Amino acid sequence: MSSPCGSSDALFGFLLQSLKLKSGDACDCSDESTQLLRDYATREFNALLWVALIASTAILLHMLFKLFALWFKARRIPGLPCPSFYGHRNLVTRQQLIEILSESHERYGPVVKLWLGPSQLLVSVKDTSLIKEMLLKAEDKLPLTGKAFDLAFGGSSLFVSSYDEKVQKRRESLVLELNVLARENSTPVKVVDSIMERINHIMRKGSIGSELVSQHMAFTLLGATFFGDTFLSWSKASFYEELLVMVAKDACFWASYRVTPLWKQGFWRYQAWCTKVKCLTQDIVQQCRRNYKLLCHIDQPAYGETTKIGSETASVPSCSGVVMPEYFFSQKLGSHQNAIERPCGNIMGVMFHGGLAMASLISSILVRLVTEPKLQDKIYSEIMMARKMVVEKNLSVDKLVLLLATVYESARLLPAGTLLQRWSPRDDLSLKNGVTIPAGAVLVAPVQLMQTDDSSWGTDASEFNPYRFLSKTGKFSDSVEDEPSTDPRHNLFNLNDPNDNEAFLPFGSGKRSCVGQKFVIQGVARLFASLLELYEIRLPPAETKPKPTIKDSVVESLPSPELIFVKRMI
Ligand code: HEM
Repeated sequence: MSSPCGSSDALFGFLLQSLKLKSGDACDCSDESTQLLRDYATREFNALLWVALIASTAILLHMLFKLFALWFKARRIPGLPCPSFYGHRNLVTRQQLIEILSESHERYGPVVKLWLGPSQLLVSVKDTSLIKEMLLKAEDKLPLTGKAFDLAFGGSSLFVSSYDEKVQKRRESLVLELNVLARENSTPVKVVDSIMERINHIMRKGSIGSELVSQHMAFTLLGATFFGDTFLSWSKASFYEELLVMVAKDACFWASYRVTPLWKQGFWRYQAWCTKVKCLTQDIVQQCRRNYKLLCHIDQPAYGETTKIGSETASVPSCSGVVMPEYFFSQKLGSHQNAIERPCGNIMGVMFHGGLAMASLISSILVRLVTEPKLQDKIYSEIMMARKMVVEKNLSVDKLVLLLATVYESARLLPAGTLLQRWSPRDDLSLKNGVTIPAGAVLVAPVQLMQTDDSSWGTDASEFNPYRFLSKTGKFSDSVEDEPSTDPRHNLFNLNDPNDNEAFLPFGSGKRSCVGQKFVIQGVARLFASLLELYEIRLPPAETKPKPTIKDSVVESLPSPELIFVKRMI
């Protein structure tokens, strides 16, 4: 008979038996001990099976309960009927999704649902005040976004999926830094020189693709801002840019696997690129730190002033190249276990997202300028007018209202970032119109639909018209599209704040909105001011080259149109 405390008895019996066996003193009780041991093992195994069974049943029941809750709560949200049990999962492109959402909103109102699978509910909101409310209440981004950054760069406290106090602090500090950079009046003349050097090199063959130019302009502007002149003279800058673009193309694909596909060769190739990006980022950061130390040994003037290095006068790379890497390395912004990896994660994340998003905006502006040469001429005269009023090399873009309005309008009709996405994993989300969105649903705001909506932008919503961001000063002009005045003191237009229109959402909204908005607008406008002052951008005369295609007023990025840069005679 086994006692309640049979386990220790059995173990003791087993030890005793093995001792006896060893000493050659085997006896009849060995059968009994073996039986005891077998009983013990069977009971333990059964107990383990029971525990596993109960646990998995509980998990399954919980999942089933959540699924029923999702189905039950989603019943009240209107939406197109599902074509099958799997819903609309066969949607291949984002454009198809946008088309279905557009149709749904037209039929069912501002909040609609779409089943992307039996357990994948997507809820789209198309109403400015409801979107603001949704973006404010739902703080988490989709897990896929965080996973893509995590897989590529190994941890960034800015682009994580779940929002917490640490993310908030990081964002606030970055906003402060970027606003300082945006206010700084440093015209990126050196950046333009560096960009043009590369463009001229490629243009020796003729023209150059707008996609390549925009990508190069964006990464050079961003790199020079963060790493200063060190980036401009960095021999690996082009390689870095190419690698980041390669990583970007595959990032979402690899992140979409539920289980990281370690068995796939392609995944390891992708990881090798990511490792190279990491090494290169560490390389540029270290070079910056070395330069920073060099500058620290010299009397440190205020940012942007000039200082003496030996007998030569050098420009302190303003905030660029000094503050940003140090900001990311700063310990006071969060306690890092690994002081090297995580900060580099943030630098890579910002270079990755900022570079690609900016490239898309720049490409869109370039295409507008070449397809509307009159607009380019007007911006050029505006720049020349402002130039008359300043003697310094650096031109303030605040007075270049038509240029800034062109940047806003290009951002409004940006092809990228057509959906803002959020997720509320734990709590249901109640909107003020009475609709409750169940926890676990994917929440989206169809930005492209919002930004081309007649009710917010007027009847010409789908047309490219930078003047919608300008209001007449009244005295000097009757028509909004009058030529800019040749008298530099006369300013025909005032620039409106694009955020006055709640449907202006290229940079998102709420707690997870883009922290780079001001910096991007100022930086890109400054870059174009410097570029257009020196060059005219045209389409090549040859008919064979691909022309930019504009569908529903949104620039189609493919095929990338070819451009030529013609030096102006000054
Ligand atoms: C044309 C250029 C850019 C565009 C169109 C853009 C757009 C966006 C959008 C749509 C979001 C998501 C907002 C939301 O979900 O509500 C975002 C997030 C973000 N952007 Fe940008 N962005 C640009 C450039 C930049 C730059 C240059 C930086 C930094 C230097 C930057 C930093 C960020 C950060 C840190 C976030 C993540 C915020 C978070 O998840 O909490 N962006 N951006």
